Amino acid sequence: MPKEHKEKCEDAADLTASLAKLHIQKRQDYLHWDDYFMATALLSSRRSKDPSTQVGACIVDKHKRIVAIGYNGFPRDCSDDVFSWSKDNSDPLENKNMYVVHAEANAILNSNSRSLDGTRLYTTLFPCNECTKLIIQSGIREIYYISDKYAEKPIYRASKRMLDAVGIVYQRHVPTQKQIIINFDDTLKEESK
Ligand SMILES: Nc1ccn([C@H]2C[C@H](O)[C@@H](COP(=O)(O)O)O2)c(=O)n1
Ligand SMILES: [Zn+2]
Repeated sequence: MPKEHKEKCEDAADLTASLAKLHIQKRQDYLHWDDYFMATALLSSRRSKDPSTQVGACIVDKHKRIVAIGYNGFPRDCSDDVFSWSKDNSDPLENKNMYVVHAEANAILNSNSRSLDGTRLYTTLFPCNECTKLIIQSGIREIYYISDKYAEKPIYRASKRMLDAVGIVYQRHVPTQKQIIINFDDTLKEESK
């Protein structure tokens, strides 16, 4: 190979190597979509005042846009300090299940009458039969959940019977990372960089 041609090849190789160094690759530890949506549901559950079970739900459309979130709580203006969070009181009127709006129902209501046709629900707890009726009627077509701790209860077996009957897909979400730490200080520290 003529000397000048060889030098040009070496220069080209050096240039390619230099350009490669300038090309900044994306970060690899970003939050994947399903973890992102389930983490949003989990974060929402942190708003729940239920001392026993905190549930969060997040509804996502086919363009991966979050259209609504919700958590379990008493209806608007029914004070958490007046209504009881009991679950085994002998007086049924003193039990929370008479009053609590479930997380999935709140998410559907929080969508503010926007069409939920073809959307996906991420919920930290498998939907009960009452929420399943709302899920079906609202047009939600897929469900991701974390816990199904009441699976053997007739209420939850009824949920699965309805979901199977209408072909709504439900599957347990297996997180790709065990935990996500949200530390407000981290963002503050960036400010001082
Ligand atoms: N799919 C569900 C199931 C239950 N909830 C709410 C209702 C209560 O506030 C709580 C369950 O309480 P526990 O019976 O475990 O003491 O979770 C919901 O939002 N969504
Ligand atoms: Zn429910």
